[in-house]
Amino acid sequence: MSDYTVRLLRPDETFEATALFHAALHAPPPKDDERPYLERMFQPGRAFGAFDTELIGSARSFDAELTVPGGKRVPLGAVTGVGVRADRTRRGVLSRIMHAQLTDFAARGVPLAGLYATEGSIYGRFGYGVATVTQDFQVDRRRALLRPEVPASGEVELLRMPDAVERLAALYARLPLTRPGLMTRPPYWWARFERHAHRDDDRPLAIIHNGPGGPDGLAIYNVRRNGWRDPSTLDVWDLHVATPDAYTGLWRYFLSVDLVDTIEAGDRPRDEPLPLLFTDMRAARITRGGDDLWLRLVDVPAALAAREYDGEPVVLEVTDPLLEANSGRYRVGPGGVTRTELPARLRLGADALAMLYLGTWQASALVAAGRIQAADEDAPRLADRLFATGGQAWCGTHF
Ligand SMILES: CC(=O)SCCNC(=O)CCNC(=O)[C@H](O)C(C)(C)COP(=O)(O)OP(=O)(O)OC[C@H]1O[C@@H](n2cnc3c(N)ncnc32)[C@H](O)[C@@H]1OP(=O)(O)O
Repeated sequence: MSDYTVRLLRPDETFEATALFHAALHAPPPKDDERPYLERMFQPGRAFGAFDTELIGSARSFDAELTVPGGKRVPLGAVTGVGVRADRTRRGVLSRIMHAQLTDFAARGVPLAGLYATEGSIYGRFGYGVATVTQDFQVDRRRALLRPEVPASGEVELLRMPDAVERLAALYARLPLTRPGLMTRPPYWWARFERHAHRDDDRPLAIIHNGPGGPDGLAIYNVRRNGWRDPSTLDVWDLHVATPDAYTGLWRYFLSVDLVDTIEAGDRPRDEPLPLLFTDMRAARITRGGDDLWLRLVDVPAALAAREYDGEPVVLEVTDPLLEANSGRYRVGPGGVTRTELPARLRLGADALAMLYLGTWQASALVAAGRIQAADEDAPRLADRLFATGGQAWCGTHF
């Protein structure tokens, strides 16, 4: 099937595009009273649709910024709402939309694109790779006793929804966001959250931690409980802090909420110290690990130059058939990033480069798995050092 066109969506097509996306995810259709939220969720000029007689596929994005190793914030096209109508899949519709979207990012000088993937097998072919990873915790509330030395300072304040959104957004915008992988949350992101908060079935609650210097942490959660005798679960959806005291303060609060048996905190950073807070570390179980943010280097030289490096320079040869201007050899080192004709020590595609970029995966692991080709024995070790960050990258902003 080649008889379809791909173009930018008009503002009056956002509801139809959302309905298509929901149908692709097997989710109930959007409700009519959600239109005002949808209008605020769609950034104008950032949604693509494929049409034959009607809309058959779409993807959108919004403009954000991502922290890269060294602390710079780099423009990020945050891709979401990807769906193709069930009777039009596997005919190249998504491929055409992805091509249009990536070409548009490149033309507008956006160095990075990112997304959260429903399935792990979709986006590698478009040059995206898993750039951050997470873990889920399950806490047995009654067994989780805080150790006596766990700091206790500040106060937790329960906000009223949905009026809380403005305060949450202002607080999030003031967080330092120094960890690689963290991203800004523009109004398009908060509009999506407001829409969730508006739904009767979800009922998220929001809290902030007020420390000695003012608000320094936020969390969003809800409590799931069926019958009045049934066990209930407090689900932590979102938790971002500026200080360790805000972190322990928010956990002190979760542990104090009555009528809760289990606390689940999903998609947390791999280095989160939660079990260390408890007299019995087994009170917090890690139940799952998984991929978090998928990244795509849209402008390879600009993205590589934006982050910091340590150790000796290495020449990488990147192959990128989708954005051919990226293909070539780069000398990457603490002194900068330059195109070069020197022989390559590592050869890789855009997806593997994205996996290296925030330091989540080691070059030597990617070489061992056959995802990067090394010209000599020393190259993987040198690249391990070059891309290492000394910490765990994490995004934690689902979109
Ligand atoms: C960022 C987000 O929004 S994540 C949400 C993603 N959306 C969903 O998961 C909703 C349900 N799925 C869908 O709507 C569609 O199946 C999509 C969007 C994932 C794929 O759309 P399609 O138009 O079928 O993709 P397209 O035909 O361009 O496929 C391109 C290639 O990817 C492969 N592919 C596409 N989807 C998948 C998949 N889910 N699993 C494995 N391979 C896939 C195709 O087989 C094809 O391979 P080929 O080039 O070797 O032939």
